[in-house]
Amino acid sequence: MAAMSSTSPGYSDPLLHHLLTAVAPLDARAMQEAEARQAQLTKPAGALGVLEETSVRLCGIQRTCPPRPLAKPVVAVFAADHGVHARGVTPWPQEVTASMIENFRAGGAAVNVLARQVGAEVYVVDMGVNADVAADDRVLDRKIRRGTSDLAAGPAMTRDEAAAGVFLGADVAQQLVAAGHDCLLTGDMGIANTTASAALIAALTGAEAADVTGRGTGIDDPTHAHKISIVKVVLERRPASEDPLETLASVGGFEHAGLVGFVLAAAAMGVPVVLDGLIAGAAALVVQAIAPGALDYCFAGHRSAEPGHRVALQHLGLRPLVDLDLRLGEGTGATLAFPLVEAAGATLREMATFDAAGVARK
Ligand SMILES: Cc1cc2ncn([C@H]3O[C@H](COP(=O)(O)O)[C@@H](O)[C@H]3O)c2cc1C
Ligand SMILES: O=C(O)c1cccnc1
Repeated sequence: MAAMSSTSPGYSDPLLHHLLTAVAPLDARAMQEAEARQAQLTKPAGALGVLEETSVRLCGIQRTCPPRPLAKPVVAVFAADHGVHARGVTPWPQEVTASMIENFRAGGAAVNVLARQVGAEVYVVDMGVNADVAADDRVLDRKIRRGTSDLAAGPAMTRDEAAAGVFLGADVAQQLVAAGHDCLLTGDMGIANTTASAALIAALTGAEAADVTGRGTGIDDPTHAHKISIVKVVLERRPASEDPLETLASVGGFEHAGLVGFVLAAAAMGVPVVLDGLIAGAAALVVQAIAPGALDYCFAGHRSAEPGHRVALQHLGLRPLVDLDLRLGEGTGATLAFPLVEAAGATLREMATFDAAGVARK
């Protein structure tokens, strides 16, 4: 990936506008063909359940039936730190964000192991880690600032920073697709980011703080109660806004901003996305608010054990492919689910039809 630039391009509103308007509706003809083909395959109608809808949508995304194999998946782990960490919403020190990046680099994190299982590459994108992170061909420097401001006290970032994050995330997607990746999997790393995710989910769905604030990496009852009270404070101090980018800036994180752009750009390029858990779900709600059609390009990899993720998925109207009580992030759920998306496409490509196999219909 020597071609991937290590410098940050500038941001301008027309570019973001272009990104939003570039998302095309799914190809209806390819989807009709896929539905017709599913009906001819040697199985009772509907018997492959969610795989059938997945295969049809894959055709709509790729604008062809049957869909091409997803041969080069990639996980992008968007990493950043959070000013709200200082409020004691997580027991883990902030340094863990940076040290986990070294773990990703060395290939020792859960997402690295799962990615090797499914043949996916892993990239880390430093969107705003509060430490010096060495860039290399797998760890990309897109740092906006060393951690957001404390979202309980005021906006986490400026609107320009949020927009820059969206554009940087879009740029990463563009470069990965230019390098031949044909399915983008979302990942995240950022100590305290389940608090920002809960705030974003509440702000964008109208849910109560208590219904979207979970235990993150694992916190005791008093810390959980405190975390809920912090999310309440965030929601009370946040001025009501119709502008999703303003909401993102106010209560989100740099990794959320990057993920928003990543998903939007993938949709604009006609490339499928497999979403991970809570953090991706929060980012996807921002995507839904600014370009709802982009969600058609997204598969919900899994449903996390975090209560906020359930709320987010419901609001997004996405059905998770797996539900294994994961609560880790990093892209682990998306990576585990990726083979199911590919398997769905393979049924359309490889299954025999009743006519070809000489199987009698009912
Ligand atoms: C060792 C370790 C590895 C992780 N990998 C992902 N996360 C996950 O947990 C963090 C968010 O949880 P909270 O909001 O409770 O701090 C994020 O970094 C997320 O990616 C991890 C967390 C830890 C501690
Ligand atoms: O479910 C998730 O996505 C999650 C849960 C805890 C910590 N980080 C991510």
